[in-house]
Amino acid sequence: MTTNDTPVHQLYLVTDEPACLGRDFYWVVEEAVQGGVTMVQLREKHLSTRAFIDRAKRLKDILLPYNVPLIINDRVDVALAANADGVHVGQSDMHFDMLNEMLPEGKIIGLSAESEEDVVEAENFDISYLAVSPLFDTPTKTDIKKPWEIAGLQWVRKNSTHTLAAIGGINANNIRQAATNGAEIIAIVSAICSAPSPYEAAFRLKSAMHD
Ligand SMILES: Cc1ncc(COP(=O)(O)OP(=O)(O)O)c(N)n1
Ligand SMILES: Cc1nc(C(=O)O)sc1CCOP(=O)(O)O
Ligand SMILES: [Mg+2]
Repeated sequence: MTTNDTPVHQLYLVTDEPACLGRDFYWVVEEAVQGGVTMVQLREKHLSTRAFIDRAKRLKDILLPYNVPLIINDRVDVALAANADGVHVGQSDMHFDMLNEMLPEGKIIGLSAESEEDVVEAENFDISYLAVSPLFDTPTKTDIKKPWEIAGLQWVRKNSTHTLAAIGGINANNIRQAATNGAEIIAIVSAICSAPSPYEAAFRLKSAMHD
């Protein structure tokens, strides 16, 4: 929080190599960080464990000088091996209690909430953020539940004490709506990874978020 209690919004890049359209993966991420991304999640669904760890270590080295945390999607073993800053889990992944036992103190833990029941249950967990999943419909991830939309985000804000992240279908036209209705963290794949200039895209998204 700033001194006048205005939330400081985070711009969270969730990576997806195919969405980078054949361009160098590390170049895309570093451009995005230089443009204003403040958190990065490495989301790899098809890499071998060894390749996932190698990619996480290389990304960690790139992000370190920028002081940007690296969060690993799904895999606590990869996060530990690469000394990443945290893990994001969904409702079918490792349970919070187990993850919390396995991760050293101080690591970031993100959890997805797909339903009102998930939001209520998450009040029992000492997580770093709760992801409103998905905020809007998106072609980037097809195994999603019904979008929360803005009214749903407002409901989550009223019923959760956690820092909220919004993900799904967010772009420069709707980011401000997400940011002013309860999401302190805005998570994005395609509007950054697939943009002609990831630098410009991140810069515009960050400006639009704060306008
Ligand atoms: C910030 C953020 N929010 C939600 C998700 C989705 O997690 P999950 O439901 O486990 O789905 P997969 O990403 O594992 O396909 C996320 N990764 N990041
Ligand atoms: C990785 C992911 N998780 C989601 C969820 O709803 O949990 S939606 C999503 C993809 C978001 O991509 P884009 O910014 O291109 O819409
Ligand atoms: Mg998952």
